[in-house]
Amino acid sequence: MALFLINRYVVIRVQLTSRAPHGNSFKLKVCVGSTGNVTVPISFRYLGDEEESASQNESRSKTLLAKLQRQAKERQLQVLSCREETPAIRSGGDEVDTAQKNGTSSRSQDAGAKRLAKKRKAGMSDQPGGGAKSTLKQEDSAQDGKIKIIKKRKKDRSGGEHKSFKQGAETTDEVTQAQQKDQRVPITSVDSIASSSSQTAFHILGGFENKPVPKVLPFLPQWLAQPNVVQRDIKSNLVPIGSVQGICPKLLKKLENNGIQHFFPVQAEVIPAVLESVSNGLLIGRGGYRPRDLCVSAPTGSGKTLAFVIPIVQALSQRVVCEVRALVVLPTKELTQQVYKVFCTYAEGTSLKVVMVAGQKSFGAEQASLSQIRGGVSRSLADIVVCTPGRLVDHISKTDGFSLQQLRFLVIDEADRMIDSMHQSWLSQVTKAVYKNESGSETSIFRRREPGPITAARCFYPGCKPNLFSTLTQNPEKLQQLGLHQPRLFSSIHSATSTPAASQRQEKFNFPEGLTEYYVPCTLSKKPLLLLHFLLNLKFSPVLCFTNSREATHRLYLLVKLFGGVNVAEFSSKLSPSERKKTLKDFEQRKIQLLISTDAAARGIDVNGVKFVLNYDAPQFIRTYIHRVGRTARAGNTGLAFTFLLKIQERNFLQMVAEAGSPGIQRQLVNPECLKNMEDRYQQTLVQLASAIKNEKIKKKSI
Ligand SMILES: Nc1ncnc2c1ncn2[C@@H]1O[C@H](COP(=O)(O)OP(=O)(O)OP(=O)(O)O)[C@@H](O)[C@H]1O
Repeated sequence: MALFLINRYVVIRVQLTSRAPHGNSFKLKVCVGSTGNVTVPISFRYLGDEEESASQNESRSKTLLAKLQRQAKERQLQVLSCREETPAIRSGGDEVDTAQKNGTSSRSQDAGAKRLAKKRKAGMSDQPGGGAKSTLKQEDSAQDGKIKIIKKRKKDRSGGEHKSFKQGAETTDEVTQAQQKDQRVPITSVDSIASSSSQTAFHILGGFENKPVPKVLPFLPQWLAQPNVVQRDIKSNLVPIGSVQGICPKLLKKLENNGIQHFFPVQAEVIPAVLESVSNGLLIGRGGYRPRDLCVSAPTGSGKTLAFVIPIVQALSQRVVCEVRALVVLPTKELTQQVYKVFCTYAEGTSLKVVMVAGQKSFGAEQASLSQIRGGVSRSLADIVVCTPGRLVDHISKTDGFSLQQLRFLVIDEADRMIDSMHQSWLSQVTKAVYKNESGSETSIFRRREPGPITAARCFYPGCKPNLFSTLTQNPEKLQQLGLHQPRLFSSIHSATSTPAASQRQEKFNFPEGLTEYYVPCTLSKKPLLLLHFLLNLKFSPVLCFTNSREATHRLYLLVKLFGGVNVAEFSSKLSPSERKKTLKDFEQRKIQLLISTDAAARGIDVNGVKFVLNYDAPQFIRTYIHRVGRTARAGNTGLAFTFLLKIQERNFLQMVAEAGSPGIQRQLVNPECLKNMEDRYQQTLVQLASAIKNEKIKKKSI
């Protein structure tokens, strides 16, 4: 008697060989494939009296055998169904791989095998009673055939060549059909993925349509897009000083004494805006709210200094106790000196004390001018402090009695440049010093609190400082760094910046109304001759000439000096502060016809009556250009700016200037014939220059 257990890969034939002596156990010969035969003793439970008849014994063994067969089938089906559920878990993984490679699913194989098992079962049940034996025999031979097929497949695989299951199963119709039926179709389209996902209730990601994404255009915040307009044309928009409300008669008198009958447009706009927040003695904005910060962006030389000096002096002139109430921060010593002078002029005759801290004096001397300690109590000696950021930070940390807790006005002049030096974090140090509270003052109602986000409970800020900024930039990203509070912008650039398209372009700048710009195409070797031509042949005077470095400034200064015929001076950081001061004074008094300078003199320096600005070296940045040319055409006057351009520089420079909003730069050609009369002298001068520079170097080395 034989029993075949067919699992997918191994066929085991079991033969009942002998019965155990006690009648309750059998020995089974288990044939693995066609070669390995193992004899296994099988024990059964007690089946009854041993004295049974032989026929009874035989029928019992048949029953047992049938039972075994049934169990084996059930087991087989169970195994098959398990495989169907977990196709990844298989024995003989290499075959699975092969099957998958051929697009045949394990399910199809299992299904085929299932059908085979079913058929076999059906065949068995078709045979009534003793027919089981013959059926088993038939199946035996059929299974032998299949064993051969499977063995063949195994052999193929062991040979290294992975033949497909399909190929191997071609001889078996059922298996082939099952494969064809269950063969997986590779999913190629998104639709098929989606449909399969809907069937399986899984969400397949992807499959989105490619829609064009609308471009997001940058837009300016309201306060930048719609500023308070400041007219650029100074001369036709003058406002009589008496018509601006809030300025005391004493101050008006002083203005008149200084030759000021009219306010310039920027002053007429800004002064009332600042005075509005100080009109009731306290620094409170409209409706009792915290005053807004003010930003001023007006052309160079349009009178921005007076726009903050007048209201500050006016607001503080009635103060009783001397405390630092106004802080004006500027980028350079020269500018600090200039603004300090203006404050002194208008604070004269009041009890206000103006102090400058910019490194002009020793640190100790500056400390002494800021505060005084009497009887162990420190006392402020300054109401208005005009300073550079570096020196300011030093005094905040090192000077006893230098307190900013009573600060009312913070002015940042040339704010765009000051933003560039923000890495020094001077502004945060100022803010810290302003909101610093002495021990014991925590409960005081007069304690100054750092303004946080505005809420219904915190919308009133008595005593908060309004900040004033003078700036060339209207770049929101830059201004953002200043942490402005509900800013209000006064600007001469209005219509152009309000559109998103405009904001996409390069930043726009204010150009003075009376300025005329020219560029002069030239070669490197002809530049000095051109300069001399302007001075000697065209008689330009006074000329402020800019180079890009200290060395270039000095060389050019030596060359012009050696050539002769021109009163020339140089201005750079090489000079001591006192030398610089004297040079500027001489230039202002027309003792100097040509002042050759680095960009040290480019920013904010207000030299009266500069008629010509000459960019001997083209500036690399538009901001530098604006500042340089802004040294002429100031206070509503006219002025000319010339830029020497090499062929290679022309295109980029002209584009840069046009994009910055220049009203137009004109080409100015110089006839080479005009330079001829100077050429011989120029060649001799070059030789002299070489030896002069050599001598200077030797002198330096000896020092
Ligand atoms: N109302 C006025 N009437 C006559 N002159 C004035 C008036 N206001 C200012 N000025 C003069 O105009 C010149 C330029 O002023 P100021 O230096 O304040 O300009 P600015 O806008 O600060 O220039 P920059 O941006 O270059 O620093 C100064 O010489 C100043 O004395």
